[in-house]
Amino acid sequence: MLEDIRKTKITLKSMVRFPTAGGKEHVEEGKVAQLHAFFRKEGGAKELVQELARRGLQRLPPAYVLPAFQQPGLSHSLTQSSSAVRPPTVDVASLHEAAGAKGGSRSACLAAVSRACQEWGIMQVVNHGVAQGAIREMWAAAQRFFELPSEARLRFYEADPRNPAAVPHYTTLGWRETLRFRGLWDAATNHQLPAFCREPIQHYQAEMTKLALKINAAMMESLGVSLGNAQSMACNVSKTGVSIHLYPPCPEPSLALGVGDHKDITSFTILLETEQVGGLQVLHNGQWVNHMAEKGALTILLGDQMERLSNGKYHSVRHRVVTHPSKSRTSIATFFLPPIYSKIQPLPHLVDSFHPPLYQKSSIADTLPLASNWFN
Ligand SMILES: O=C(O)CCC(=O)C(=O)O
Ligand SMILES: [Fe+2]
Repeated sequence: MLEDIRKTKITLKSMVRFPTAGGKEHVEEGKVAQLHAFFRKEGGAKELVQELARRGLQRLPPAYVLPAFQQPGLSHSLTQSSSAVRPPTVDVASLHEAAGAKGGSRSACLAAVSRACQEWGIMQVVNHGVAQGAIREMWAAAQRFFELPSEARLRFYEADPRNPAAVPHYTTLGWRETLRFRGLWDAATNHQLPAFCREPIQHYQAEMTKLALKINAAMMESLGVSLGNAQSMACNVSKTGVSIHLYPPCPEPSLALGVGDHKDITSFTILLETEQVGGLQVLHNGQWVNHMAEKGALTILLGDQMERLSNGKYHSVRHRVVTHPSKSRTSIATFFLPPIYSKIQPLPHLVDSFHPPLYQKSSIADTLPLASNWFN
């Protein structure tokens, strides 16, 4: 009997991973064909999203119009006053102290991290210790890239601009352009980027990795893993990739999304974004809540692997990006994952007769082959 209950829970959990229309994935082959054609126009695409936005269109091109059940609607427009409910901010200064340093501020920080991971699955972190120079260089490179002529940008885009790593079942185009870099910096992978982006991204990724190791250790410790073991769980963040998104102004924001509703398959994602524009929304207690990063803050989004390890105590947050009618937004998402063939299961001390395992032992490659191809 208990076995049956456990099995049912596992099935339900794995079935609700992604939103679907009436339990059925929404696939419109016509739109996929449309977007492929769009990217394969002779002589290169003349109509990337940025160019469409510059043309001052009144109506959204059909390839970007979401099915009605996925449209954000007017109430989610960024021009509306935003809700008083906001994702939490956590000061992580104490995480930079020497490992094992005892002190009230570290335990207060771990408690705040734990609360944010349980209640929200998102937090913004301040005093994160990331070198400002690395952030400035990265912004400058991103801006220079998006200012290139469309034919030059297109050389670095993939044929299918939907992000299989993030939104495997979406077929409508997101109102965005994305430059992606898979894996860790090395000579074999740097051709994925224009030359002027290579050093900035290398520095930025190194800084993000230092922070990710500290955040990961804090999350593990807050889940009751002893400090030595928490550090040895660095494999949670051993794989990485970066997406640099540009969301230009959108003629009909209520009909489109920059990125559709999804959860990241990561352990967690660290996001840097244009200040004071907003766009990222998270599902919290059944409501879409706007997130607006404070000046100098970074945002941490919890992903599926942390949810699995914590046996559902921490949750992978559903999120999406809405667009703005007149402002452009850039975001830089750095994804951290375990090796894609590593089998992840709930931490043993979080499983007992009162807390049966809610997740099977499985790897990213087992659960989302499409996404794992991208990161491999
Ligand atoms: O741009 C953002 O704020 C979020 C992007 C995102 O969710 C992703 O790349 O997975
Ligand atoms: Fe995401």
